[in-house]
Amino acid sequence: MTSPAIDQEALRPAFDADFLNQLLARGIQVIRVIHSDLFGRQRGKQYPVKSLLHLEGGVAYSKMANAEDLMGVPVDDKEFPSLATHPDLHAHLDLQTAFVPPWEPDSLWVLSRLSEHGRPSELCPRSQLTRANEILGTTLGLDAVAAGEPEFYLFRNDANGSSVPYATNGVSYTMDRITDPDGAVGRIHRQLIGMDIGVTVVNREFSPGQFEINLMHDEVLGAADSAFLLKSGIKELAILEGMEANFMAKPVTEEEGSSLHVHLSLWKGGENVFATPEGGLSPEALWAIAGIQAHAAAIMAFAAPTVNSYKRLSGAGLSPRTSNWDEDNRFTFIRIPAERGRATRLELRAGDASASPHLLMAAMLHAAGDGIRRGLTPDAAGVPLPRSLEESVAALEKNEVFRDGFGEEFVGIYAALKRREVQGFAAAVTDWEWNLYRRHS
Ligand SMILES: NC(=O)CC[C@H](N)C(=O)O
Repeated sequence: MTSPAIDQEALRPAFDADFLNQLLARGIQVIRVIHSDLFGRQRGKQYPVKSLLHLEGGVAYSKMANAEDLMGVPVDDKEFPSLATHPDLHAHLDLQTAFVPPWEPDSLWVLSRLSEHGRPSELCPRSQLTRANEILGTTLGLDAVAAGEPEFYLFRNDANGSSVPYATNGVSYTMDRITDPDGAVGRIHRQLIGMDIGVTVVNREFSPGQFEINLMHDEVLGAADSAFLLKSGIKELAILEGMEANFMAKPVTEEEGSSLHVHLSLWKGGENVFATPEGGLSPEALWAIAGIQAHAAAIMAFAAPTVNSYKRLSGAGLSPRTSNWDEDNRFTFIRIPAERGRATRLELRAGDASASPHLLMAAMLHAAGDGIRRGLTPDAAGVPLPRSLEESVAALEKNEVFRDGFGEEFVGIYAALKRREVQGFAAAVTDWEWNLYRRHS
């Protein structure tokens, strides 16, 4: 894989002949129209570049495809009248998100938003985040800035065909050949930088084969888009390296889980409202922290969205178990990093790598906004977080702020899909049970 010098800045996207000619001159042959599903996975369609002008009208999908579980099985349409006729969703291309992935230099990737009868669809995570940020804007005059930090494992097949971590040795905060034996992570990082989505540092995390790649902060939709594209870029590049990128919360029993930490600050008129001139935390920062604490259980339905997520939150490692907060403390649910001034921000440490960055950030904005509107007081100790997906989903369904913010249709469909996961796991006989009980019962 080579990384051609692509000047993403030089792209002047528009549905016109000029842009088409620019694309043709660069040798672009196809346009991949992308959206996120409810689980933060990349979905989309690929078109010949010559379709650019026709794409202005949007791309049609069956709505049912965005109401599917992780295996692709849709919700029961009898439970959801809005799905009964299997209507269409339309994806509208956000051309300003267009970029050329360095490992596919003849392809243009463009993010889209899903609408339904001309209105944003509740089943579109990007539209959900836009709506959450708009609510902050209209009710409080605030704008959110965020950054996501996904961790992940790389696995490959050993000589017997079993999936094993890419590295077996090394220590955290390294990028040498012990950590990255074939140089694959170094190559993947270079390609990701070329996506121009604000990729910064890569390093090994606490377990062999586990890495973290960070992103620059950005306005909140850009930040979630980058985290989403980073995850899908890592997955594609890992496949090109003959490996599998794993974004499970807890893929290996004995090793660390993988997080998706989210940093958040709120801004008004170009100023960070979390900061104070004295270098402390503003009332808005404290209210926002309290709002996130108040809605912690429902946030977990997005931060820890799988059955597996709760194994990461077992108390081992630097993952939270209660909705506590503290300054400069990596064991808490909300950490306030030491930087102050314009860099004053909170970090939610509950999210795991399987989270949809868009939905998690939307949930944080609804919760922070509620805390600010009600002037809530944070509680350093917090309360225990849900111990299972079942509890988190029940908390989401009961949460009036989230039902209002995300919409009844979304909450109903999301909860139904997640409950299916809960039921599937409850009925499955695991290796752990087999190993323990076959001899000891
Ligand atoms: N670097 C870190 O903070 C480690 C986070 C840890 N892997 C988690 O899952 O929460």
